[in-house]
Amino acid sequence: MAEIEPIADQVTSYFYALLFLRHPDLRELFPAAMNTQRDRLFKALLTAATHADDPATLTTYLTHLGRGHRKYGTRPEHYPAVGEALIGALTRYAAAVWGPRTEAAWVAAYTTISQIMIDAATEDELRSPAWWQAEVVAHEMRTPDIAVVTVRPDQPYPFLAGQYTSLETPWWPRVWRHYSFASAPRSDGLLSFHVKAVPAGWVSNALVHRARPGDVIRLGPPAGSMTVDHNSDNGLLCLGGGTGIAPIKALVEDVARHGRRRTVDVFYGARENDGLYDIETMLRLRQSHPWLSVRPVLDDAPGGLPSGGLPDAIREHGPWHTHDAYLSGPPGMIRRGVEALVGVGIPTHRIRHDSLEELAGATT
Ligand SMILES: NC(=O)C1=CN([C@@H]2O[C@H](COP(=O)(O)OP(=O)(O)OC[C@H]3O[C@@H](n4cnc5c(N)ncnc54)[C@H](O)[C@@H]3O)[C@@H](O)[C@H]2O)C=CC1
Repeated sequence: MAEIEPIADQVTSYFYALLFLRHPDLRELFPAAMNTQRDRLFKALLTAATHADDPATLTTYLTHLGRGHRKYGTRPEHYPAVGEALIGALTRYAAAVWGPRTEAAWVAAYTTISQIMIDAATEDELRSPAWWQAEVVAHEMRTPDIAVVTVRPDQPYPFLAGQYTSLETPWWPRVWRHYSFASAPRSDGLLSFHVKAVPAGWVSNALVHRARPGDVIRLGPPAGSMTVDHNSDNGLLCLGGGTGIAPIKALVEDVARHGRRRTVDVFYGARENDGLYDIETMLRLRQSHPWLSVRPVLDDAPGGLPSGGLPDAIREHGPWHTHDAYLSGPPGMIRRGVEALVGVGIPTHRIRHDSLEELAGATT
């Protein structure tokens, strides 16, 4: 991995060239533009390699990956084709360290990886569809570039508050992006997402500026472990930045529904006022729940004073060392937020957020 990391782009381009040359029929399983896909393959390999000596984490990761591949139409017989192209690319680009032992190790690793993914997909077939179709039933513009999109899945969609899904629009076939659920599971089965149209973001722009009631999108399975541990009495300290407030709102609803009195402190960060597009919902929740506090944090505070953002805001309050922490927002905010939370005494095992690899590219 160290050998190929600096030239990951070339290796993955060569890998896909080999794959499609030898198996042209596989091309149609992938999106027209392959740039994000190339990154994803390498990140998946890197994640698998990083956890090679930690079977429990590796198995959890690959199980999700295997299930998640069902929506792409991946079949067991595709795995050997991918393995051969991978070994072909490594043989060429890791030439300096490549030899019979390295090759045998990679073949063994790939065989294990693919078997875990295939088994997970086979088992998942017994209980879940490969994907869900969902009809847009409401589309509400909150700012010129943020929409709340509500959909009705064609069959029950079980998930937990704080999780996210992958979503494909009819306008960009086979381009899937991640979005967090903006509500806890609802009795009417509807699902909502907060979507911000970002520059060059195909899926986000389509969802914000093109999607209308009646359009049908596809959803993959739910994923993510940013969920509430209902066996604990710890308070919840939640940091939501921009549209990252969506899963935080879901967590608040989840705590409310469980009826156990736990304090929940929400810090809602935004660069400017527009970014607080959901503050009224949060304040309404606060009115009905005395255990909830909501603090908006603007980067530029009124009066022109620049603020230290969410990390500084949590340092100014507290103490937090008996709280569980939840972060949702841009990767930079999560990195700095985790530093601040560790700094105020919350151990890392009580800090939850989605994987930064999954978030990268999440909103495009
Ligand atoms: N489950 C999750 O973690 C979710 C994450 N998101 C992510 O949230 C982001 C939302 O985008 P926008 O609304 O445009 O957010 P934004 O870029 O306007 O920032 C929102 C907040 O994060 C803070 N922030 C941004 N970069 C920071 C950094 N490097 N250090 C410290 N604070 C920082 C800002 O000060 C602001 O308070 C997207 O990247 C999206 O992928 C959105 C929904 C769910």
